[in-house]
Amino acid sequence: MSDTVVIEAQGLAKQYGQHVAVDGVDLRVRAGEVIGLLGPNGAGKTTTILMLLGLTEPTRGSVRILGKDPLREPLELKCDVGYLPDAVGFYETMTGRENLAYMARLAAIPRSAVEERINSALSAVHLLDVADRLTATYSRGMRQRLGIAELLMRQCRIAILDEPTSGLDPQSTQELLDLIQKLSRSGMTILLSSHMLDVVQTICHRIALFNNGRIGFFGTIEELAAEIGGGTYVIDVEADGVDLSTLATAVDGVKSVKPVNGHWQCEAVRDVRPQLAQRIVAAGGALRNLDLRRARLDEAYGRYFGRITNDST
Ligand SMILES: Nc1ncnc2c1ncn2[C@@H]1O[C@H](COP(=O)(O)OP(=O)(O)OP(=O)(O)O)[C@@H](O)[C@H]1O
Repeated sequence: MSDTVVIEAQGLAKQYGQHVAVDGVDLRVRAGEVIGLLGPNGAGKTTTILMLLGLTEPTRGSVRILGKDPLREPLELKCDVGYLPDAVGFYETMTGRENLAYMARLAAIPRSAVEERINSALSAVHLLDVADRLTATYSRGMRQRLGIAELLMRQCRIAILDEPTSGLDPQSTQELLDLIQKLSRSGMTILLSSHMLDVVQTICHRIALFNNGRIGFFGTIEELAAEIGGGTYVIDVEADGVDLSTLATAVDGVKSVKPVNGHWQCEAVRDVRPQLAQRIVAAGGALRNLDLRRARLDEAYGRYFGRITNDST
């Protein structure tokens, strides 16, 4: 990942009549980052994406993609930025390969390079075998992969993906996630809007939490966990003969302890397993298990939006 900022939005806002859809979004994304755009329905994610793509005009604020204004310099950005909507549209009466060839013409890819680029993109998304079938016969997962093939063929530097895994079965989801990670490793910057928190946790470096048209939080999942008062580390403890609710809170670094499904769940700012084990044994308890894991996005997300709801009531 480099320090070069490739996506920059400042004070971005969009109003539809009296309705404020986006209300002052600031965003700075570095080259090679995978950013998850999250938030409840209607929070403003898609409208923000449309403004970043230059497909809708902001009411206020500015956007720079690779240093250019997408609304005023769309042709300069056409090759560099790819968009994968949740339902990718293809010409059903054309094969996968013909669809890509058509898009290659639109993207003005040099004729001499087209065949090699199409084959290499189809191979990367594992569609070479079915490339000569009509896309009308493709499953949803295959269509999404063909959409990724288009981004690869065009050699986009930035990809914006809107709910790419919605409606996919677990295996197709995994295949698509592997592909997205491959794109990221190849240096592509990716913005991904999704309600699937496990997907976002798996592949995103940072997350932007949208709420009421604004980004309320932008950072890593660990930073989110810390901001909402929890710990970056979660330690699941199984121990008999001790009350961990008092014992564990005395350990330096522990932020909270609660009973969950027959065991104790401790949140801490660092790995405090040795200190916890020591205390349990010293108190005469029988330690059966200590499991360390990173903070989970679904937990942090639930708590973040729970707090917002509580604050507003
Ligand atoms: N063309 C439009 N005309 C009027 N209102 C709109 C238009 N597009 C979006 N909105 C409104 O703007 C708000 C933000 O919508 P947006 O689609 O950006 O949210 P979102 O976060 O992408 O939601 P979802 O998770 O459901 O996709 C919503 O209240 C929506 O109804």
